[in-house]
Amino acid sequence: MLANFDGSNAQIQWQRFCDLLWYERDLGIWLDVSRMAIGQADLDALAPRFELAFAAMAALEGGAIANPDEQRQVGHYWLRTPELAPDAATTAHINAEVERIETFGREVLDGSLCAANGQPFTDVLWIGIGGSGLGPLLMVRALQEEGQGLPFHFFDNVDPAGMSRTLAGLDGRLATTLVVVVSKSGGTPEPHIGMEQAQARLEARGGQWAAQAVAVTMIDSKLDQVAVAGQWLRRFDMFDWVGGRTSITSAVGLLPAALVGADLRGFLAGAARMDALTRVSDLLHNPAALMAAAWFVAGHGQGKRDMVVLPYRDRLEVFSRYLQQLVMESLGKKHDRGGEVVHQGIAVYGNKGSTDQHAYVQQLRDGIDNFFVTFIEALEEPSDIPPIGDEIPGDFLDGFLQGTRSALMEGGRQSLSITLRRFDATALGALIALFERAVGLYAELVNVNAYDQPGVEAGKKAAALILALQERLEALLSDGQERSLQELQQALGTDSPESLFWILRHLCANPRGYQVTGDWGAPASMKFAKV
Ligand SMILES: O=P(O)(O)OC[C@H]1O[C@](O)(CO)[C@@H](O)[C@@H]1O
Repeated sequence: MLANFDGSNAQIQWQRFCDLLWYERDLGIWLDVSRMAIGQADLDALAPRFELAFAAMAALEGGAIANPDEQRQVGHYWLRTPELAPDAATTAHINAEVERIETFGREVLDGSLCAANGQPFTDVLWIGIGGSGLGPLLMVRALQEEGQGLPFHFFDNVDPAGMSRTLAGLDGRLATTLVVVVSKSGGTPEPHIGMEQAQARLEARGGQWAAQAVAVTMIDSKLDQVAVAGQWLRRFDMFDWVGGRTSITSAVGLLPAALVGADLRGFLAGAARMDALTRVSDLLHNPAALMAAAWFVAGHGQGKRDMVVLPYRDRLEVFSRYLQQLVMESLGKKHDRGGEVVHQGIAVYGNKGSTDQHAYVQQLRDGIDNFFVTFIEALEEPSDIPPIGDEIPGDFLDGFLQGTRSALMEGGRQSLSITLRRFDATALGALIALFERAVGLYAELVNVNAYDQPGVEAGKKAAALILALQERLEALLSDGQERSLQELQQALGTDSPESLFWILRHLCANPRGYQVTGDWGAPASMKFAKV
């Protein structure tokens, strides 16, 4: 019988620690959910839901249409255990892609595959957004060793100032930069616009686009067609049944791993091992189920507590951003699968544990109690950071983690902890697989589709309407006549002048040939004309 969470009773908490501790020797991972408010009654109450959740995950892995809104299978688990794929052709295809990625990475790094000017590749410009950008960023930040592999640069949105800075940094090396354009759908505007900018600048600097460009996308997508027609250097498949936020064990994460010389096979093996461990249909012996149950109880099954991710390892600084997409895009849903309005989700934030202690941990300890912390630590330390006197940095880091963990409990705050014996590619694969499965199980508990993203589609459609409105506005003003916002609104038939004001404020801040009179603080006083 599990005792209830009681932050004021050290003995009870120690007993809970022992009762709930999950440990796996081969991976060297511990999970401790004893400081989450989960009790025996919760475990009993959740047991039937978990039976259904385990069955649903088994069906998903077996090839069911687990994303009914898009009529898609959900197969990211097959990527690390290809023999699980529903048919032999898919298994062979996954295996072949991994080998192609490995070979390509090796050839680029050893110089047997060069840029068109005969020089070895010097840099990678990675163009992708959402899962097509965050996963690669995590891989590179987490796994690249100093001086190993190629330096990576990212276009992960269409900020012209960001693109300008990145291209300026690459300037003299653009002819030896490998450009990887990543979009599962192949139709997302951001990577498309980034690609156009990269191609134009690269060609202006003497590069040869086709010999330097790589596409990662679904076969026959718009991007794939461009890559085929343009005879790009390589194309890698981003399978139909892999979602953006769970694509890190596809080419999306494996290609960066190969290009920074990381242990791609170890990464896949870590994920595969964790998949096996989280397939166990026994709540107390399944770490993903323990996490999902703890999240559920903490947030009353309604996401009422945020997940604060505190990794005590700089290499995991991007992990909370990665989890933001994985958790929030998967769980943040208006409707459940029965069509009821539920407004589900769990908010995620965090940076680096020890650093955040001197930023917002103050509020966690003493302020509003609307969160639970996820501590992540790695025990092994590099050998080139010696003790100075009697001060060993790793001991301080451990002390700071334990100190924050204790201080939170004293304040009645909840936390869970993941301890890695060592941080490496295998551990990263395992960590990602752990969260993927926990999110999948949690989605089953709260009955939402974790694999669609209708809210994002709504934003995309609204953005397209604004761009179309800008086109009509510019066409109207092209006659040189001066007009107020009200006149523009009437002519264009919009329900308010607000969007027009935003568009014009942007246009007038740049040399686009617009003339403005009046006061920007009093929109009704303003008149606009194209000169
Ligand atoms: O890889 P794509 O198709 O360009 O999509 C990028 C991202 O956009 C989304 O579809 C919606 O934000 C994400 O799920 C995805 O990771």
